[in-house]
Amino acid sequence: MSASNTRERGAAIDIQGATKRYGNFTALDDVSLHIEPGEFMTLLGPSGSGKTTTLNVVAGFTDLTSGDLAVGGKSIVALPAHKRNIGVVFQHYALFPHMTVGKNVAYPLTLRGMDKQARDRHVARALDMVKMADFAHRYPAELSGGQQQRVALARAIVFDPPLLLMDEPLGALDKKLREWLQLEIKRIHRELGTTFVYVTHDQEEALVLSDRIAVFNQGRIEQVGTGRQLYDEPMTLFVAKFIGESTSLRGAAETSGSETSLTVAGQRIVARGKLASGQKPVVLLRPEKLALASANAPVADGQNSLTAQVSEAIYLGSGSKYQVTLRDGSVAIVRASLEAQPFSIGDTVDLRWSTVDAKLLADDDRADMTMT
Ligand SMILES: Nc1ncnc2c1ncn2[C@@H]1O[C@H](COP(=O)(O)OP(=O)(O)OP(=O)(O)O)[C@@H](O)[C@H]1O
Repeated sequence: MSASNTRERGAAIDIQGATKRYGNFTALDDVSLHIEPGEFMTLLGPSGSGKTTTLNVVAGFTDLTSGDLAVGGKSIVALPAHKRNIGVVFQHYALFPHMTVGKNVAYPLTLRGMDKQARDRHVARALDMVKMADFAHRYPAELSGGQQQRVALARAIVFDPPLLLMDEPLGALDKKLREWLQLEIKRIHRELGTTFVYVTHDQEEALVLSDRIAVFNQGRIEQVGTGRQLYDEPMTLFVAKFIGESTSLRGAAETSGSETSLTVAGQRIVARGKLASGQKPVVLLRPEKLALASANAPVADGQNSLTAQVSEAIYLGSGSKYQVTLRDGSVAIVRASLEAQPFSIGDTVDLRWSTVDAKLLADDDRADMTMT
């Protein structure tokens, strides 16, 4: 765990065509994912989308129906969990209640037959890493939830695994503690250089922690990318709605050349690009790309404008957030900077944006699942 040889400590992971069936139900459907050595990869998705199944497959707790899994370039599908040398942390701490913190953390080393002197050194280092060195003689019941989770983390890293798997490790903790521990986990990842695979359904947590995020939906990976890529360049409406806030506009569509125009509430808007035939278009807009203008103010070239009424106005200190309702009853979310002209509930306004800032996507019923 010395700071000197960090990055090379992490193992690359290759999941190839992983499928897991329970009877006729397919929990994982041909999932492939490459994770770089030392990368922080988050598996993000709604409940039941296959994140935990993927993690359990890597850990060796669940067998694949078909597909392959390699860690550090070697297939490990045939290896039982206890021979995989992978650290695992779950949402529920699973510390041994009858052992002190020190004994809990030493346990994986005892299993590996390490002598007492080396064991003590490793335990001290792991407890130091999670800032729990002063608690070695306490029992789990004498610790808070956050402290227990830090001990669980120490126990998972004490044997220097090349890969650490975490399944919603902060899920049972309150928001403040969760946010603080997210930063701690980030620091520990940086200091260890181990490959981390982290499961969460919380998109903010995924953005804070990850080098890259794999977005799961119904047993498949919908898109893999950095938080910025998923936010700016979502490939599907599901991904667009799962990461960050957005407004979706729908209407009768017409394509001409490289542009698609939509009639929304009787007014025409334009988006770049076109979709395959048979796909219904949605125009997706992020709140910071939208602006409000006084009704009927002149519209610049390359701008779109829709009449709307302010239905909510929230002052956020750093700016304002508006909800506006269009004539067809649909709703848009706008984030305005401090300098922007303030509007009040009930004002009739124009909702404005640049054509280049709109994203044209195929409509997708499954995207509604993100709201549950
Ligand atoms: N042993 C099992 N037998 C039958 N179905 C299972 C089994 N384990 C998981 N499943 C199903 O597989 C699907 C994927 O489950 P998984 O636990 O991977 O989802 P998840 O994305 O981790 O969700 P959550 O955030 O709720 O844990 C779910 O529909 C689940 O009910």
